[in-house]
Amino acid sequence: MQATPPRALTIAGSDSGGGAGLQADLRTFFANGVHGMSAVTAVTVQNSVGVSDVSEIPPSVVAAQIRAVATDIGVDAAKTGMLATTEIIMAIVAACDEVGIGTSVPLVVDPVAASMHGDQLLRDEALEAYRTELLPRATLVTPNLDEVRLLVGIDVTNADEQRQAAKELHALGARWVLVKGGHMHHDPTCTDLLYDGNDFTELTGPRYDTKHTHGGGDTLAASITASLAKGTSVPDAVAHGKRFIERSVQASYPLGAGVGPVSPLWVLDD
Ligand SMILES: Nc1ncnc2c1ncn2[C@@H]1O[C@H](COP(=O)(O)OP(=O)(O)O)[C@@H](O)[C@H]1O
Ligand SMILES: Cc1ncc(COP(=O)(O)OP(=O)(O)O)c(N)n1
Repeated sequence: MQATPPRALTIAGSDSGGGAGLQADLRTFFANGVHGMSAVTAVTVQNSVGVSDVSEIPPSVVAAQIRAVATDIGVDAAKTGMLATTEIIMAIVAACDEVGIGTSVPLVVDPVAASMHGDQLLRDEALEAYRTELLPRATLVTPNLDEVRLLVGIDVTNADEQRQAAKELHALGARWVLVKGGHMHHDPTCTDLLYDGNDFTELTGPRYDTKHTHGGGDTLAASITASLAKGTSVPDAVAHGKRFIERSVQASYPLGAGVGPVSPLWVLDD
């Protein structure tokens, strides 16, 4: 019999195409040697060209999934992805408070607002619940530049604005902030900026020439969450996540008529 591996929970939506959402999170947990669990928030009808429908899960059922796994199996770290509505966010916050997620258990908040094709995955009014309820409970928040604009109203186009955005997100209560630079398309590098309220750390890597980056944000946040589940510090977990997503972008593949997913399958060759 094997020892029980570290346990990580994703609270996220389902992507029927398998590229992003909880499907990306669970395979990233597995690739990192962590037992993955899921609390499903919404089912998206999604493929490589976009999202054509969304069905939200009742908030009480989302909360019950969190309680069920936390009270029996246990959770060493958790992440959130697509949360869809204010009501679902409030139910998640209540359940997480009950079981210590966001206090004794690290919580990574990936504030998913839209798919890469522009399909809305979060109702507009739910942004306020992110600001007032989720960010104050976040060990780490990992917005892309569109999510930064929605949360703090800053249009990031350069490194100075990326720093200003990190400061404003930290002021909302997140203990650590990672402002991702993947959408700064004019930049030949991809630089993500980590901030803890005192120090900035730039995580810089090459920008690979591929359109197949579906699920990139999920894979980055899930690999960070997996490291936190193993007891790694936030800066080391983020450094691991950056290496992990770089390899996963390099290993991305075409799928369907549109945008293919990043892939953690490279771990099988290592
Ligand atoms: N073409 C690329 N080459 C290398 N890394 C990338 C590329 N595009 C995005 N990344 C990295 O993938 C992660 C997710 O980036 P980003 O695109 O900003 O967020 P999201 O997927 O949430 O929209 C970040 O670590 C970013 O630096
Ligand atoms: C169900 C679901 N959740 C999240 C996303 C967004 O995934 P992400 O990795 O943040 O970004 P893109 O791949 O859309 O750029 C999604 N599409 N579906």
